Amino acid sequence: MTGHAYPPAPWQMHGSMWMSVFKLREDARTATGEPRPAGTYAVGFVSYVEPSPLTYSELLAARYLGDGPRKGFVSITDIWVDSPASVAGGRELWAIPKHLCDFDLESSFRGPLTSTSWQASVERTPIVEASFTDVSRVAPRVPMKGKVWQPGIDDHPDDADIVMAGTARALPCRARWHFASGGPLGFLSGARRVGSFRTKDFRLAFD
Ligand SMILES: CC(=O)CC(=O)O
Repeated sequence: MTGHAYPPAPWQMHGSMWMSVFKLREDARTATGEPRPAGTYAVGFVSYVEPSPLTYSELLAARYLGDGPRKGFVSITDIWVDSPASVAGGRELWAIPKHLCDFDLESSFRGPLTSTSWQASVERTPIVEASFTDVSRVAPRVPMKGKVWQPGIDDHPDDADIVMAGTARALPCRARWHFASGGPLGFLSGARRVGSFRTKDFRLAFD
């Protein structure tokens, strides 16, 4: 157990997400030797803001589970947040293997354009930096849904299913990523980016 209090499920979350989809052609390993199979990975930064029951920043990588028995699901392979309560709730409610890290976020605005840069680091060692340009402020609000499957972990030994459902304003965006070589997401350095989008003002229930 992690010892930090957190809200009960479902979490009614509000915020913004900057995400790119990458194709990893060959099986890889993280810097600590954990396997990361070839496939399609969504990698993104999320800012959860008021009136979410917890507010924090997040970096995650999630692998699409393909056309097998878990068609339509993704599984989060790597995830960091800057909230101990979110680490505890993510791990104990849904087997999401969250760790802590530090974030820097800067945004600027020109007309309909938003430019955003993110950095994430653990104990001052960079994990990744990324920058985005988007016009999602003018996007219409549309339904958004996602399904996540997580294998059990020490804090939640059973496998877990999570459904995210709500609405958001989302449009494709321009993105640039730099994964620190030798860092925990260094295995994505050679992956091919196939698309990016910014999701603004989402309202999502996680259950
Ligand atoms: C339900 C959650 O744990 C949301 C997130 O931080 O990914």
